[in-house]
Amino acid sequence: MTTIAVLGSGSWGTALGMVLADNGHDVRMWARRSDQIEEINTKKTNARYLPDVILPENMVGFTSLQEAVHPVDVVVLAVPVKAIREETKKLLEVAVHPLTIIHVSKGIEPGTQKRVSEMIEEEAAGHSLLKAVVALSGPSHAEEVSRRQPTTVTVSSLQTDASQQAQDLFMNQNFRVYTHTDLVGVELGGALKNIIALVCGVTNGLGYGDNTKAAIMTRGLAEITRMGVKLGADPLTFSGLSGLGDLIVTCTSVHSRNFRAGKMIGQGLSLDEVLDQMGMAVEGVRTTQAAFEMAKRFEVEMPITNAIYNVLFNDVLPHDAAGELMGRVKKHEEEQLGK
Ligand SMILES: NC(=O)C1=CN([C@@H]2O[C@H](COP(=O)(O)OP(=O)(O)OC[C@H]3O[C@@H](n4cnc5c(N)ncnc54)[C@H](O)[C@@H]3O)[C@@H](O)[C@H]2O)C=CC1
Ligand SMILES: O=C(CO)COP(=O)(O)O
Repeated sequence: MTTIAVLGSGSWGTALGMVLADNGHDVRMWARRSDQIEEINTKKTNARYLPDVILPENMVGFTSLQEAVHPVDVVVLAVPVKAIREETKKLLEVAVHPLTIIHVSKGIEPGTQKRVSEMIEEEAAGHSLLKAVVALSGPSHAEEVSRRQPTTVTVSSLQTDASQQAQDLFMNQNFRVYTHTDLVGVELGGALKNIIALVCGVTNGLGYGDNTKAAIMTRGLAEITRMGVKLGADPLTFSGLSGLGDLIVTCTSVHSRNFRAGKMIGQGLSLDEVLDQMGMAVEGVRTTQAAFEMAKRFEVEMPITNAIYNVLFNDVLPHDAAGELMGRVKKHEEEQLGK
């Protein structure tokens, strides 16, 4: 039995806390909002994020980050990507033991184009209390994990023993965990598929059907792979759980925030209206900005990413963006990996 702190008590932090608690670990949940912590402790619910779910007794909430983290050497970091740097900094200020941070966030930072593990490493530079960073990714909506439905994920780290530790902590009958050595590929797959899910949502909102969705998913995977290979990832990683697996679930599930946000955009709502209505992390929006920058910087062709970038940030109408994509110059399909 291990004591583990989970920072961020939104949908994903709560569902993963439940997996750890089911495995007999003592789980210390932390959130910024004290009313949420009170609800976790008194009612054993987190109704805003996971309605109808009862939390295990060994999941306890803390309003003080210091208190939550004091006894632990493993932390699950489950906040939106925009909060990663700030929370890593705060965490390392109060840490007592050398920490393994298991991050579960999917995105890339605009401006720096850093992956989440790179952001954590940067914030911890010169700090002796960061032992290892692990990324946990894969096709896994919190709503289904919290109902203990069979789910598979991948963990990856530059330190193999840390990914094995994460595998051991999370693995159970309903939650199967694989290890993977390609940290770059695992993080990029999880981040970039959110862009493609947004686009699938947009096509749905426009009234297009399954042909269009299959086209976007397949050609989306091609551009994800192209960028991944440019950045040193193994192309095969993108056929695995954190690549194709997560792409499928995010582009086809009713639970996907990115898909739902995209659908509203396709129906004509503005980005601000959509983000207001969602009230939850829609990581694909900032990651579209980051990927657009990366495509320019590394001279990688990412036409679907460019199209959604123009819809989100340059007022191009979704219907017109679709027309531009379809009207591009003729190609060989084998060109997909830049051959
Ligand atoms: N919900 C899901 O099924 C899955 C989510 N993820 C990833 O997990 C990450 C978190 O997503 P969700 O839990 O879904 O989001 P959410 O919107 O359900 O919850 C986010 C939580 O982070 C907190 N938060 C926001 N800004 C913060 C800050 N500056 N400092 C501290 N806490 C802050 C919020 O109060 C909330 O408790 C995202 O990167 C997402 O892509 C990954 C796999 C599955
Ligand atoms: O990454 C996810 C499922 O694996 C969650 O996707 P959404 O953020 O689109 O809900």
